[in-house]
Amino acid sequence: MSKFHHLGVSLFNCNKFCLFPSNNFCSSFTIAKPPIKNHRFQMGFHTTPSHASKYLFRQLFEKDSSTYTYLLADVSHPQKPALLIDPVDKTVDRDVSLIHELGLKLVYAMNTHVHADHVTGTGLLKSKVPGVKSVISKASSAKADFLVDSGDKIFVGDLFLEVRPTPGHTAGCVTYVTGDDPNQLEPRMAFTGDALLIRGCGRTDFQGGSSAELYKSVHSQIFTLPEQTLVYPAHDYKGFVVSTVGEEKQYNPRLTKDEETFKGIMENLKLAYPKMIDVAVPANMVCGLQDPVPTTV
Ligand SMILES: N[C@@H](CCC(=O)N[C@@H](CSS)C(=O)NCC(=O)O)C(=O)O
Repeated sequence: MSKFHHLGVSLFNCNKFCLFPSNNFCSSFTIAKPPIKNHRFQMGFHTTPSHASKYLFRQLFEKDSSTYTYLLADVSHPQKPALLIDPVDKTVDRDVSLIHELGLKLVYAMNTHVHADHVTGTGLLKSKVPGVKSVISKASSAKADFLVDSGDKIFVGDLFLEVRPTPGHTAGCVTYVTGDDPNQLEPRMAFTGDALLIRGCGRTDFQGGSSAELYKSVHSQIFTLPEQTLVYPAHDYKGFVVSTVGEEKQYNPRLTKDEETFKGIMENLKLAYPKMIDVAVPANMVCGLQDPVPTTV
């Protein structure tokens, strides 16, 4: 672990880098409640994970690029800090309204990678919601407020995501995985970007893609997670919403194969180039818009 990102942790108490040097929110970070057995609520989850009443989760969809955006928040924290994973520019107003209606404070707009098929909503979010910080991997070579690396943890309140490098679709792809501490969600959730799709995976024919790397990434960084870990990809083209590590290890038609067969499959996908690639990649290298003029919601 090289860095921690804590919402509301005083700089006096945190010698790692922190976003909000503030006052009295340390207890929400330092006091870890034990798991609440047999105490489960449905609250925007597809399953009923433990701590579902403490944390909020929503899966959102952008239909033109078939992109999933994920909203996570610690609603037990006084400020209800929240993050968005893979927001899309076209659906930023929807996302901002939802965040507003739920009384959340958006802290991070994160990307799993530099997308080729749509423009990220990160820059627009920074312009519409004061204080929002963009996050992407250092390996992406993109510009953002925070560049994360393997093992980093991104906190909103008590909730945290670990960064796992999963290159192969692009050189800078990461998977964000909820923590495995007792006060985290159980089962864990893996936001796999385009590394692992449900019964599929990201293409490897541009942006530093490599089928050998992708095979290694998925097997070493995702398939080693507990089998019940929920898999939430950045896209779905078949109508799926969620899978599990166990399911993908058993049924993924590409990644269950040996490496040589996998490489052959990836070489023969014959997919058309994403329509927006020439616009999207340069825009996403600066997370949509790096230094917008702040406005209020
Ligand atoms: N038709 C879409 C692009 C579809 C596509 O290529 N999707 C990518 C992820 S977004 S770069 C992919 O990896 N697909 C894998 C697959 O097996 O479908 C467009 O024109 O934007």
